[in-house]
Amino acid sequence: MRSDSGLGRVLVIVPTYNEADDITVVAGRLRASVPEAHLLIADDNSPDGTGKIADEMAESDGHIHVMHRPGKQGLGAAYLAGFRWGIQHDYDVLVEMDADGSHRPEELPRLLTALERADLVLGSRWVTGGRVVNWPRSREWLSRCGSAYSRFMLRLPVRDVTGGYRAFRAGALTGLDLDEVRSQGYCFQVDLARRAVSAGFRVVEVPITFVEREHGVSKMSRAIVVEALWRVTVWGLTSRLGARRAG
Ligand SMILES: Nc1nc2c(ncn2[C@@H]2O[C@H](COP(=O)(O)OP(=O)(O)O[C@H]3O[C@H](CO)[C@@H](O)[C@H](O)[C@@H]3O)[C@@H](O)[C@H]2O)c(=O)[nH]1
Repeated sequence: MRSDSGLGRVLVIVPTYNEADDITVVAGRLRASVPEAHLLIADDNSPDGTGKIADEMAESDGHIHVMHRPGKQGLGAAYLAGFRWGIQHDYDVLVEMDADGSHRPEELPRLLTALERADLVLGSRWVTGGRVVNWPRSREWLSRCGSAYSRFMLRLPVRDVTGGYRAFRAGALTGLDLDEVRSQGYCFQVDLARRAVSAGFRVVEVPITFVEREHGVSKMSRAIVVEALWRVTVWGLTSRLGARRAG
């Protein structure tokens, strides 16, 4: 049950909303890549039956677990529920991974190796060696700008602030007050990064290749972009004001 790396028990949390075309393949690739890891699929009652497919996989594989949630509540809420489940079940490492194959399970061993000298490993598209494949130029631009803006506003010493392929030491994550996290969409990733940095986590970035999904659609929406923009702006201005008052 313990990982070969000596890190302890590894749980990979995969949030799903309408990922019926991909979840079986991604779960199979993950099981082949890191056989000792467990997988938690956190499904928001996907209309396309992803939850049922996940149940069928869990019935035949003791390493696969399913969390059924009542409806679409956002990526952040699904991850928070997954983290709590993982911490309750005594996992030592909690991994975030998309269900659509964008985050290649074959790269997870490299993230886990890097975690041996870190509390948080960020799979990074924007460090040397990292890249994106088949992303529309407009989406790459949005993501690069989102990371750059977040880095600047929050003074974060990492390149890929919005990415969602990450490995945490559970012991470090329990030091963050997850009950305070309100971010729902993709800015959840920025929120956790800023909390980790300000809590003094050892953060390491590892280059990854992010491959655009071949099936299904991105759940990125205008509301997700707006939430990220206003939350990052408010966090940035609040911390600058606080620093000015203290100084
Ligand atoms: N349970 C649940 N899962 C969700 C929800 N919204 C999205 N997901 C799941 O979250 C994962 C990522 O969603 P995508 O819609 O595939 O993301 P993307 O557009 O490819 O975005 C990627 O880039 C973002 C910005 O850099 C990243 O923040 C994100 O993690 C991801 O890597 C997928 O597994 C998707 O099913 C939700 O409301 N509920």
